[in-house]
Amino acid sequence: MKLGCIGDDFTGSSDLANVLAKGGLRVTQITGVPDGTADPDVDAGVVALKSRTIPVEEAVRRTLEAFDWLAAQGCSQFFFKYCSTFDSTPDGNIGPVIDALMARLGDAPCVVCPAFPQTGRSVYQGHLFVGDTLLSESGMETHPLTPMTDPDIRRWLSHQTRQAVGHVPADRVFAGDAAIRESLWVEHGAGRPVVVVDAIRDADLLAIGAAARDLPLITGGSGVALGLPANLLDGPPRTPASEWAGLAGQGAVLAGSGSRMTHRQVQAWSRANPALAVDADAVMAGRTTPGDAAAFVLGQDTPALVYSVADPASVRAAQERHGREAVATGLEQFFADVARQLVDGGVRRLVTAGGETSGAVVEGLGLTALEIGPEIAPGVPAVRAEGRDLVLALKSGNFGGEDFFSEALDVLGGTA
Ligand SMILES: Nc1ncnc2c1ncn2[C@@H]1O[C@H](COP(=O)(O)OP(=O)(O)O)[C@@H](O)[C@H]1O
Ligand SMILES: O=C(O)[C@@H](O)C(=O)COP(=O)(O)O
Repeated sequence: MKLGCIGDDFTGSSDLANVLAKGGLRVTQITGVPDGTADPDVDAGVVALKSRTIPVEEAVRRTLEAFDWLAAQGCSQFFFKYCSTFDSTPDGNIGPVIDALMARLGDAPCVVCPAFPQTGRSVYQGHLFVGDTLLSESGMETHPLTPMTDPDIRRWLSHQTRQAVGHVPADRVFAGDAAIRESLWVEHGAGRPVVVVDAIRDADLLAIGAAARDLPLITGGSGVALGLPANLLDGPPRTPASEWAGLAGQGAVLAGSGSRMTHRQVQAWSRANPALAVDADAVMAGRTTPGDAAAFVLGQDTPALVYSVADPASVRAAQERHGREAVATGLEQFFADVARQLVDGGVRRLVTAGGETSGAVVEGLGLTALEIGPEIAPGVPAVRAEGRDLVLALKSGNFGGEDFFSEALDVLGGTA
């Protein structure tokens, strides 16, 4: 294994694995830190953690465990994958994890680049944009767990890291990989080793990838991984999608994301398909049980949706009543239990929306490794659970078009 990747959530990890696989690498996505050794033919291992919103010390500990395992598999370059909307709080977990990884990897600049132009995320003058709006006006400012209220990534990251934050501005990025490499080392030499790099187009990301060829640590969204396969390939690229056959069988969608796009996907789906809205208070009080939701889905002739998405005001109200963490964990546990009952009841195609929600479902189902299939939408591949009769799409809250749920079920079924 050459490239060792650590993802801070499960949708993000499959997003990264998708980019690397499309670039021709042989990739495996692993849930948590495994015990055994990796298949020697794999070029890149993506260890998916659910570490985005857990306490800082715990996130650092789990990340270093993943790092040690990847290093033991022979990796010489490492990638830390976080959200393209830089989901974090003023305490972490991005900065502390970067500090801990840099301490293991020696003295070199570390790239910080959440840009993912194919999904509208760009970094300009150190500020993160979603489409034509600043991050802090994109809807992310009301995220249930990581409200992003400052679009200046340099300033936000400065709250989190012990190190000084540098910047490579767009004009240097446009000048190409040699200029980027030089600027990264200038920032490092000036005592600012954690370097936010501007990027607005895929061409910029390819140049950053080339500039980072010899760096031990690159961090960002999946976009900045676009340029990495070219550095690593020493044979013909692999074509993963051609091996995809899909699975027939009942389909279901579980949506625990509060993101704007998921909200639109839920509305689009509900116009013509069965859907059950679950209320956070009812779940917390045990008035709505996982068994109720599973019975609803299994009782339909066509795929059905269960969702907890509510407007920001009712999410806030539920958090005030129960506590932010308690309601998040309660709903995540609920979706994990529903997923288990659905799979036991014969569901073979499962779409999950939301990073934390998807993590809870994958962990709840005890899936240990995921094989990456074709891309359904930018950032979302179809995946197959190794050793199980189950295919999934783990969708980031904000990814996909309005009809994503139906499109995903078609790809999972091999009928798209
Ligand atoms: N109605 C609700 N009230 C409060 N919290 C909610 C509600 N619905 C979902 N949540 C929680 O909000 C979080 C959404 O995060 P996540 O699943 O990562 O979605 P996204 O990908 O949009 O960030 C989860 O922890 C989920 O349990
Ligand atoms: O980079 C991204 O935006 C995604 O890969 C990602 O990390 C998704 O996180 P959620 O929005 O929490 O699903």
